[in-house]
Amino acid sequence: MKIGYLGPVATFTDLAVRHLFKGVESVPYVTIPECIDSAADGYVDLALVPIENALEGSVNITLDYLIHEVPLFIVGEATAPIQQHLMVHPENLENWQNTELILSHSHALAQCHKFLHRELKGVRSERMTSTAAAAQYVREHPEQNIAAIANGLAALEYELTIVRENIHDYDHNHTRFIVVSRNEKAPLETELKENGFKTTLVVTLPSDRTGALHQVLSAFSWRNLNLSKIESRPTKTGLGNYFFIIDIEMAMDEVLIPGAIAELEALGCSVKVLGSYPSYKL
Ligand SMILES: O=C(O)C(=O)C[C@]1(C(=O)O)C=C[C@@H](O)C=C1
Repeated sequence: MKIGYLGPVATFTDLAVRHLFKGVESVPYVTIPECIDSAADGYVDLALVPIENALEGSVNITLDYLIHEVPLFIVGEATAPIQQHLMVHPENLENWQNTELILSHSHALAQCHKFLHRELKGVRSERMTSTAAAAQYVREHPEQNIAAIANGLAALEYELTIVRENIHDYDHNHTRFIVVSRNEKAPLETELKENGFKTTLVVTLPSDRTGALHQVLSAFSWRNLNLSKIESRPTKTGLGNYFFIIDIEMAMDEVLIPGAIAELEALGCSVKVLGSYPSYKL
């Protein structure tokens, strides 16, 4: 089995692949869309991508790409703790406090916003395609006094020195990753024990109908279906037009979820099931 991930080696996404799947062939991609495309085109069987961070919220590119661009299903999710460290090239260790530029993934920079404001005020930051790509760049440019924000594995892999540990602004920094596949029922082949199940729906409301969202939510509530997330994203067809992405804390069954979907459709909503899948804690 081959699994695509946001590379290069030692991103948080790579760490999630290593914890979830032991001994699979993993293939790094430079961007999240490239990674998702590789699963859609069948170059890899599965792709693992970040979808939500506890401090920074949704990874919109993942949501949008899944909704608008590719016919893939979510076949699993995994939540991992995220620890961000500031690291520099060993040649710049003495002078790191005068660092001129901080590189990282946009979500990682946002997770360390308070630290950067407090300790490195005025220092420019620049987004890279991933935290590990930032670490790799710092390794390849010892002549520049720059730093990366990345994880401990990236420091080892790219032989950088950590100058500040755990610089994320809040302790409970977690990221949720999803595994996507062309096959709705693709097995995950993990040794981990699942920690519950979820079903994700994409719901489009009928336009201009009073109380439509209230009616949608009541279809879940009177059936006692617990929702763990509801998020809106633009349909990209005009201002004010949104999809709702709804996570139900339950696997697809034969009665309750199909009943809720039928009720939503009777209200004039269109509903797409993005997946029904096991959840893991890493
Ligand atoms: O850059 C990485 O290391 C990633 O795996 C991406 C990503 C993200 O997109 O949120 C994953 C986990 C962390 O929240 C920071 C960055």
